[in-house]
Amino acid sequence: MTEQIVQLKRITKEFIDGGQSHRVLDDLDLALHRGETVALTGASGSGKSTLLNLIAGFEYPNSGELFLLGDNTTTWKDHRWSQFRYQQLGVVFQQFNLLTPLNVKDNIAFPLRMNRKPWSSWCDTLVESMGLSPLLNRHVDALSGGQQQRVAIARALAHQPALLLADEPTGNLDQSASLEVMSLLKTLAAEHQTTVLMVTHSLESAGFMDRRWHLEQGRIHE
Ligand SMILES: Nc1ncnc2c1ncn2[C@@H]1O[C@H](COP(=O)(O)OP(=O)(O)OP(=O)(O)O)[C@@H](O)[C@H]1O
Repeated sequence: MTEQIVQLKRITKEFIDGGQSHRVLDDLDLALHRGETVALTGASGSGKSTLLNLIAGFEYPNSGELFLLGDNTTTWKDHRWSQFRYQQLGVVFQQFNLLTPLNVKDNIAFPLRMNRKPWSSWCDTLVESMGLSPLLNRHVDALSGGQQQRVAIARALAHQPALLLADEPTGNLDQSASLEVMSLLKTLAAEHQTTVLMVTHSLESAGFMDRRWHLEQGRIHE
């Protein structure tokens, strides 16, 4: 059995809305192993982003336990979460969240700086395969949506994280660009045995992942 990168044990997440409690994740059990790639689908509001946010430590569960790389996060304090995010996690957000005062190269190098790692030949490979070589010195706010998305993916993978969480990473791309990005993402993740959990509404994008999870009424159906 390969190493478990993410494990949720009986996780429940509720939000209070208008004075009423609203259960988004209901006694959820799941596991993601090293190198596994999973597409997460589900209706709008089913809790896909909430699940990603919990795994990234941006939200906390009401009950249950979350293990990351075998470690129970229940006892983690802020600095341990930061350490996990800088060292082991790559995130691609729906809105890219690029650092707009910086150019493409500095955006991609950002997670390296946080880890005090130098620019590596892996970064050259990422830049090359994402077609970003001619854009390295450009400011990210001058790029098209598709170009920004490719920068966001390269940045998320630059420090070779164990886990990549991606929320609709091809949502802003046209079909051919999105298939190209998915294919690259799959190849790059496979090269480093990166575990990928990717939210998508596209069946074509989901087809690039090893497994498909559907979130409905707080539970995962495979
Ligand atoms: N901070 C919050 N406070 C209150 N309710 C919230 C909060 N975050 C999410 N919710 C609610 O939890 C439910 C799940 O939201 P979530 O964003 O996880 O869904 P989603 O599946 O990612 O949706 P979409 O596909 O539209 O992005 C929704 O009903 C949402 O209103």
